[in-house]
Amino acid sequence: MLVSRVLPDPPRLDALASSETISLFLDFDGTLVDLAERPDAISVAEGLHTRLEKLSDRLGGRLALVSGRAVPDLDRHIGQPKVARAGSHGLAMTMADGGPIGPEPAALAPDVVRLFRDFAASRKLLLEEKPHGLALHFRMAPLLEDEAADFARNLANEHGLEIKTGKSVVELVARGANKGAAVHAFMQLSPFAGSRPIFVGDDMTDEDGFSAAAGIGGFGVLVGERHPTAAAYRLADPAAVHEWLGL
Ligand SMILES: O=P(O)(O)OC[C@H]1O[C@H](O[C@H]2O[C@H](CO)[C@@H](O)[C@H](O)[C@H]2O)[C@H](O)[C@@H](O)[C@@H]1O
Repeated sequence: MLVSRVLPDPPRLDALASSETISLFLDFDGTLVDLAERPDAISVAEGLHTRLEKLSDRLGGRLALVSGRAVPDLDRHIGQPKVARAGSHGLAMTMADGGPIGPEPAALAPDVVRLFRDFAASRKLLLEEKPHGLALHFRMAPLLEDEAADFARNLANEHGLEIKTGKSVVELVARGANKGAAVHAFMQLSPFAGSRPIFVGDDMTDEDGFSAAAGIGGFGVLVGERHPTAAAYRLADPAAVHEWLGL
């Protein structure tokens, strides 16, 4: 359920982890790294790779990154940590050893890619081409938000796809791409099964993760501000997330 109220800080992570068996699901952009003007302009804290691996060890391997980025893109930015990962808004999942979970998702049809490229070029919008999706970024052209969203929505309807709306971005993805579905899938597997899930994220797409975690007896932690939200707790920004996680 989405609620509108002032959210408290989450309980201390070490207190939670010592009193019960928890799993952590962490969004990436806006949660582990500050947002930047462009997808490639993010600045990743030194040693994040190793610190995430140590956190995962402390949790018995029950740590997963759940991002809208594709897994290879995440790996390009943070190395290839021995941490479970879900990319492309949950469509593509790997265990900590890099082994894939489920079949490789399909790429979008070439016709759709071509139409997106043409639209982005005609409006001078940044197009991020991903293995399983297309993201139109309007952070540097905010006046084009509605036009970009309408274009993506119409194309999604015509081609049986769906859109994800995030911070200054609208993305076209296959139906079923959903961070909540990724949480449910991980929670069926060892070492996550039977634990209490906690999902930490900043964006609209993270609401599915918050709801999924809450539905399995856990909770969500919203990074930044949004009302309403399905999260139960809040942290101010990625720096506060790092502090809470003890990274
Ligand atoms: O689920 P996430 O890990 O939060 O990924 C969501 C999208 O993040 C990236 O875009 C966002 O971050 C960019 C860099 O800070 C920023 O320029 C953009 O405005 C944000 O929307 C990424 O580029 C997308 O592919 C992800 O889906």
